[in-house]
Amino acid sequence: MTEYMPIMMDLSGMRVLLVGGGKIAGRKASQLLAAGAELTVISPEIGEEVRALKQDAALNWIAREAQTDDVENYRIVYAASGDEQLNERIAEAARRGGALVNVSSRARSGNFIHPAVLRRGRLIVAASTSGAGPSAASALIRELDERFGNEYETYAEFLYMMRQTIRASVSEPEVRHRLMRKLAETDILDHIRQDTFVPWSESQMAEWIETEREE
Ligand SMILES: C[C@@]1(CC(=O)O)C2=NC(=C\c3[nH]c(c(CCC(=O)O)c3CC(=O)O)Cc3[nH]c(c(CC(=O)O)c3CCC(=O)O)/C=C3\N/C(=C\2)[C@@H](CCC(=O)O)[C@]3(C)CC(=O)O)/[C@H]1CCC(=O)O
Ligand SMILES: NC(=O)c1ccc[n+]([C@@H]2O[C@H](COP(=O)([O-])OP(=O)(O)OC[C@H]3O[C@@H](n4cnc5c(N)ncnc54)[C@H](O)[C@@H]3O)[C@@H](O)[C@H]2O)c1
Repeated sequence: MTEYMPIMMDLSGMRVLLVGGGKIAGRKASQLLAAGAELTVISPEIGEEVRALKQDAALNWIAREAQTDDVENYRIVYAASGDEQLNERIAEAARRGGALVNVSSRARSGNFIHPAVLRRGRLIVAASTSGAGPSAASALIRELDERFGNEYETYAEFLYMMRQTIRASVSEPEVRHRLMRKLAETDILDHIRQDTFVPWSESQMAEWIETEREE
């Protein structure tokens, strides 16, 4: 069994090649553009999903069939055409060139795959079956969708603000760690759920840090 390494990637400004322009390519293109990638799509036709994204300046469509030497100069490649044999050839060329490649038609032909994802602002929950059953991963995420509401977006934003403030105002590593631990134990999430949470002002944040910094 492949032991996949889950990672979170910042794709801003990265050049990415997407082979294929159908439904699956549309799903990938939308996620890639949202993550800031500079995307080149090579496909003789594009479906409505990719067409709708084409106004985005970061998407460049080359209207022709893809070939293996297209992968040169890309370090991230998606083989998502409807031609499975082409996807295999693209994958092999990309791997040979040392690129990261995702293959929509066959998990094992690539060297990375995508999990199903739930997003609440900065909070991201991902689930993968390592290629065993993508629909089961989606079903699990739908269950979590009901369990984790929008309060987590506010909560993650609160944690972000507090962490920035702690990092800027506390220099001792052990005090920072203590504060971050205490931060994870507050009842802020309950307040957000009960709609009684008011975002903290800078002086409230400073006051909390001052009172909680000692053991
Ligand atoms: C989770 C999700 C994320 C995403 O795509 O972003 C995702 N597939 C989703 C949905 C989905 N995929 C398929 C169906 C139809 C029902 C079915 O066949 O089960 C549905 C349902 C639907 O579309 O609703 C069919 C399918 N998928 C793959 C193959 C080929 C193979 O099995 O090798 C085939 C057969 C193709 C065929 O034979 O025609 C391969 C992959 N699909 C993966 C991810 C990766 C493994 C992740 C994992 O195992 O956890 C991997 C390896 C490649 C990759 O990285 O893309 C996304 C949920 C989106 C969401 O949550 O909304
Ligand atoms: N990863 C997943 O979640 C998932 C889900 C369903 C299907 N699939 C697989 O993903 C692949 C794509 O599925 P889809 O639903 O997007 O298919 P689709 O039929 O909607 O799109 C196929 C696209 O490939 C393009 N194409 C065909 N020949 C090409 C070539 N020589 N060069 C470049 N582009 C070419 C077509 O123009 C079209 O845009 C299929 O192999 C399918 O088995 C994956």
